[in-house]
Amino acid sequence: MGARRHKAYPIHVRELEVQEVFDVTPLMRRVVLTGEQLGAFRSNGHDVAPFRTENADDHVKIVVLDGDPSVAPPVQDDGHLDWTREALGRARDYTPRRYDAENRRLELDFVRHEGGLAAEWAERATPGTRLHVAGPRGTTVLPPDIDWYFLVGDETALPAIARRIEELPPGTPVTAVVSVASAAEEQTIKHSADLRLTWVHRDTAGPNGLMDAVRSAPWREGQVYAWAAGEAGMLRPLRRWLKEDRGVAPGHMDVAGYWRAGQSQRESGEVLRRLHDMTELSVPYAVRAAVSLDLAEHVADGRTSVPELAEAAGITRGGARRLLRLLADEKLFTLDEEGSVGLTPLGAALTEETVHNMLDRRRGFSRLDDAWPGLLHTLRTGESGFQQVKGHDFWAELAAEEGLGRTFDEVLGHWTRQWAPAAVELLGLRDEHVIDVGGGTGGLLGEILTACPGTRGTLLDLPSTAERARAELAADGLGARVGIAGQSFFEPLPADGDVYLLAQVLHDWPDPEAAAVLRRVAEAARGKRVVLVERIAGDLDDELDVAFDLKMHTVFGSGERTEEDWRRLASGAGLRLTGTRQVRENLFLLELRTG
Ligand SMILES: C[S@@+](CC[C@H](N)C(=O)[O-])C[C@H]1O[C@@H](n2cnc3c(N)ncnc32)[C@H](O)[C@@H]1O
Repeated sequence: MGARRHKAYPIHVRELEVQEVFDVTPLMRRVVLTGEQLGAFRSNGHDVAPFRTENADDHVKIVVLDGDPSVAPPVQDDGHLDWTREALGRARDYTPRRYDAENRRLELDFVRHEGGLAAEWAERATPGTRLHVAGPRGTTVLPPDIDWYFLVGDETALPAIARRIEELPPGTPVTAVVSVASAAEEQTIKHSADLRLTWVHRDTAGPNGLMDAVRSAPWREGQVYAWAAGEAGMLRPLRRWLKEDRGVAPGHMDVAGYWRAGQSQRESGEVLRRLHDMTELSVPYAVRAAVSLDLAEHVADGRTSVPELAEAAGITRGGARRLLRLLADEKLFTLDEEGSVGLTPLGAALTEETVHNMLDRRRGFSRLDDAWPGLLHTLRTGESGFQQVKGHDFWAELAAEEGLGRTFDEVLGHWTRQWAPAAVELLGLRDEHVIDVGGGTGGLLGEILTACPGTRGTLLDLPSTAERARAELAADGLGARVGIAGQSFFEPLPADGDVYLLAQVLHDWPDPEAAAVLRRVAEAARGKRVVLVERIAGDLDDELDVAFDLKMHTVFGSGERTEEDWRRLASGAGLRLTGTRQVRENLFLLELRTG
């Protein structure tokens, strides 16, 4: 069984002129275009082939410039066109209703309505009016095994439906259902097919009129080719019906939303562009690559040619050229015609430390991004997407390269030192032994030991981080008052503490692991104070950084917890939440007690 496929053509633009304008029905205006450029010609140094349209649902882009000299029409290049944004904004898709190559007549049908750029042009068009027409940029090649056609659409699909019916060989079975505004919009189609055509008049048919007509239209014998176009919302139930009720395979079905109710073609183009901008990954990856290669630094150091930059960054010239082209489009770099590279003010920011900390592959924080391909896995299972994608957890990733763990600890330490003084004040410590579980490089413990001279501390973290903490605390002159435990918090913890602290630790773990850590803490603490420093998600999550929350969920399978979640988690580990106090915006001390 074959399937429909797309055949691409080189794209050409032609300047044509209106030969004739008339109304086929009260709401359908036909514009007949003609011109030398429907034949072969040369444009901008390139050969342009004669106009051709091979399939009934081909489309051309008409460019409605209306003689506005400030908007340039697309320029012919070798097989493609160079468009300005403005010209693209004035381009609309139309189906060639009929093309007569011998007489150079290209017919386009316009649905008459107010506010449409092309429709209003068609209202004004008179013989002699000029119009740029681009394309078709390709055509659909139908599968070879079609026994009959099922065609559905509204006025916007009617040119393609009518053309298909007219062009089919005599006797070909066709069932068509066409929705039009009223009986006055029915058109006469000259054909020799075996046609069963139902017109649905929207002024009398009611909201389900089209689908009712579709269901009662004759379904013929053999292999169908189903084609439908028109308003996107109207097509949704039809697509489902064709697929699920009639079992039409995708290769024998083409259902195309030509427009959306309440949206102009321009607006719906903008919606799609916005979605594209939202989802296109090239820029985020390219910026990260540039930062990881110190590209902005190399330019700032005076390397301004692509080969020099490629060599300094240790990448290929082809790669450097492509990367810089994209980043120049994003206005981070400049790239002139001679290939000379410069830095914009925005691009200069790529050299900043905070940018490197977040985006540079050589630094630990950037590796959080590696979890994103695992998002679906996390959503389906609640498990770490990072683990699924990389085969190890985030902490193992950091431990595998010295630079990753060190830079992660530095960034976290910097953040922790910002809130630590406020937390220490709230903790109200005097001469206790504080065990900082998952204490990082000691930002909080160092603050405690400095602010409360009677205290002593134990910092517990994975071995490489614990060693960095030892060096940092010693450098601050606190070495004598601190013990270092390089171990996992899933193992038994030192039992001689008066206060067990866990700052920003449990939000990295899903409930089962977080509960396991808390059980270790409860075992060791036996009645002593347990304090968490964590965020508390509100019922209304607008205070929460929702992107960060989803990222943490994907990296660790965890996520921020509400007060109720914390209470439940604690009680599962034999601990009781006795109070919460705010350290700063969305960071809290949570006091827990055993028993
Ligand atoms: C988000 S950091 C918090 C560090 C510190 N408490 C702070 O607030 O700055 C989490 C810490 O947990 C540590 N960690 C991760 N897995 C661990 C494990 N199995 N045992 C002990 N520590 C672990 C990491 O090395 C890291 O230092």
